[in-house]
Amino acid sequence: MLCRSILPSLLLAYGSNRMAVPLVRRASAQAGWPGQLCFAVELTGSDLVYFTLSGSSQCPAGSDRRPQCFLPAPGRCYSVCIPAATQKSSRVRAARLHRHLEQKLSQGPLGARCKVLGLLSCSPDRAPEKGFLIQDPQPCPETERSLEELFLDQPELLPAPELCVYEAGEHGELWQSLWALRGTGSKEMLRRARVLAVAEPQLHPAVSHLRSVAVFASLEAACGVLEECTSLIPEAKAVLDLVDKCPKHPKKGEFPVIVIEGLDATGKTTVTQSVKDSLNACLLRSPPACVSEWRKTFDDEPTLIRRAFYALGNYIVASEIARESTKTPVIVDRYWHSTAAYAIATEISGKLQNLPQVHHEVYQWPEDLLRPDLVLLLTVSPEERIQRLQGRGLERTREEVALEANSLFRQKYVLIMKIILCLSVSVLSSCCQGENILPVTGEAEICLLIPEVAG
Ligand SMILES: Nc1ncnc2c1ncn2[C@@H]1O[C@H](COP(=O)(O)OP(=O)(O)OP(=O)(O)O)[C@@H](O)[C@H]1O
Ligand SMILES: Nc1ccn([C@@H]2O[C@H](COP(=O)(O)O)[C@@H](O)[C@H]2O)c(=O)n1
Repeated sequence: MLCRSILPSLLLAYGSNRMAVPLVRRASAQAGWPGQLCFAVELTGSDLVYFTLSGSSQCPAGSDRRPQCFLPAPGRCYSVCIPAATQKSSRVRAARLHRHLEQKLSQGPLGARCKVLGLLSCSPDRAPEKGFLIQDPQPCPETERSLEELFLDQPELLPAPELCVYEAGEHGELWQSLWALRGTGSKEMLRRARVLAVAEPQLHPAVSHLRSVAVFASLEAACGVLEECTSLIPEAKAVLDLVDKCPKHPKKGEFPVIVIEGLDATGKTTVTQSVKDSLNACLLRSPPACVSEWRKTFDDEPTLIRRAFYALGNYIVASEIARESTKTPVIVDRYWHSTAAYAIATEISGKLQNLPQVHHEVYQWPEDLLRPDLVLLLTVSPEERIQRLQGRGLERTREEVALEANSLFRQKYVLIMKIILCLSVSVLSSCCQGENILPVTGEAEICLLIPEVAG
């Protein structure tokens, strides 16, 4: 059953209302205070908390709520943001620095003492900046010293890394001081501002830049990222060389091309193998075998680089599909749908409603990527999936571990997948009979069209 008709009802509608939120540290260089600053902090459990800064010691009516992400006394909090890449060529370095700091902050005594939450700082005129909110429940002078040393040790942040320190005022209000770190033991306070809780914006702050950091719209966009990595990651050059050898605009042959999608352990390998045997088809998978030896390397890289790697894997598979579909039917285990769904579900934290609107460009099939004829999305209950995973005991990617732990993530993955499928091709499901496709508005159903695979 085609399910294009469900599109208008997918997800909550979000307006075009974007936050006017200049970067905090640039505020210090501006005359006066910008209208509104905004940060999002991801709490454990994926809830987001938003706060803004005010230069005034007066509290605007109704905004005296202390943002939940800050510890009550005697706890202390700090934050740091990785400056947004000013040029395309610096985005890889910024992404890797974020990754490096994330690892460093979780290690040693600092990691044992503090809790580190993801922070996003937004501005309409640049990409959101990623950073960290560091909570020290039993304030220890060593924490601030360790943070200063860590940030001063990052050449990318020099000449003066900036650290925000949060402290309660006399009346329980919260203040943020912005410090420029000049060298060991030397720092300068750039400004002090009042921290105010703000309501959730209509649009999740990461949505507007998904296309440039996680879901690439073309071969050129994904190649661009790996080209910037070649001096840092030798495997990037090897992947680009393989892409170069592929025909530029591969066309599908006359045989059908069927993609099987689904979370891990939903039965893709079992189904693809069985369909391959019964149709006497050629079985391909994304990422293709020719890049699989570099998977571990790219899985350890930040989103920007990891997603570009998987995106290029799809273009390599597309050329294999084009070649094989002139000879036999082709079955493909995962394709662009997986690449996009994992990327969006990871980048958009919080609730299902935070996902981009259904007609957002991020769900659109890349114009230059060969399209399949049919996509089957396999789904099983979370309990069944976990049982199957335990039964296998195979090594899993970090993302797969997160998926298992986080049911919200899984729901997001499935919802995104269904949106993409509804927008691109006919969608069938192996086990969704009677299931509402839409957890939010729940209007349409998709039917059971492939039989269960015998155990
Ligand atoms: N229809 C089914 N009924 C019962 N068990 C199944 C069914 N399909 C697959 N399984 C079992 O579930 C486990 C996972 O299946 P499979 O390897 O095919 O999943 P997958 O989606 O390819 O996983 P991954 O993406 O992680 O490789 C296997 O042990 C398989 O035997
Ligand atoms: N087209 C693809 C395929 C895979 N991924 C990423 O790989 C992980 C799942 O791979 P399996 O080997 O378990 O099937 C998952 O973490 C995806 O991020 C991808 O992005 N695009």
